[in-house]
Amino acid sequence: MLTIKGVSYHVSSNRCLFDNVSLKIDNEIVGLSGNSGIGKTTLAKLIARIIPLETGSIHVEKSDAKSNPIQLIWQHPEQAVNPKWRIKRILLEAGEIDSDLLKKCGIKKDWLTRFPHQLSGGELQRVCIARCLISKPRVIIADEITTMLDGLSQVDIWELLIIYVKQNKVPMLVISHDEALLNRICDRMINFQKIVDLEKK
Ligand SMILES: Nc1ncnc2c1ncn2[C@@H]1O[C@H](COP(=O)(O)OP(=O)(O)OP(=O)(O)O)[C@@H](O)[C@H]1O
Repeated sequence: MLTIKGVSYHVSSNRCLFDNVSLKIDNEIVGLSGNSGIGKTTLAKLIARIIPLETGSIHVEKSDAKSNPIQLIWQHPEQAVNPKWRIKRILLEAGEIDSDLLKKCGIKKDWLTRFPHQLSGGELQRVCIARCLISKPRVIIADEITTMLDGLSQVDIWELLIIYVKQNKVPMLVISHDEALLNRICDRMINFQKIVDLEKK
């Protein structure tokens, strides 16, 4: 379970993006929707500790200290990898490479010796998704992760992530503007707009 309590974020001294947000995500797939600019990605980065918490707390149940319990996969894979590392090293940093998993992610063997700039955006995103699963996360946050993949690849990737989270009882937060996708894969939806508006009242 992921528990978020009383989290706020200011983008400047006089602009509060959101205030006192609290959420509980059980072992379920939760969709997070809301207008562009409302703060969904910022919340994702706070949860993944990419930006430091100002207030409140974020707790993951059953996490051990060996790996980062919270993995954020986001919409810009080229910003999520070291451009000077070959794909094999990028994957090895997360854990042991499982060739069956790579196959399921649609990763070809010859990509392993390439640098990130030698893959397309969609190919690199598959690498980021494989890296996330290799690290055996206790929470997954997926922020617009399949927008750069074709329809068939999207189905494969979501199937893989859903199998992982259901088998391992891992909460997954899915951020997307694609309502059809959210309705198809999520157990429950959270409208971030409503939460932000409620706290501002
Ligand atoms: N460090 C920062 N300094 C100034 N403004 C920031 C900073 N980080 C985020 N913002 C602003 O905060 C707002 C929320 O950004 P965020 O990316 O979280 O929105 P979002 O809901 O994910 O939007 P989208 O759906 O378009 O991806 C935006 O207006 C953005 O410009």
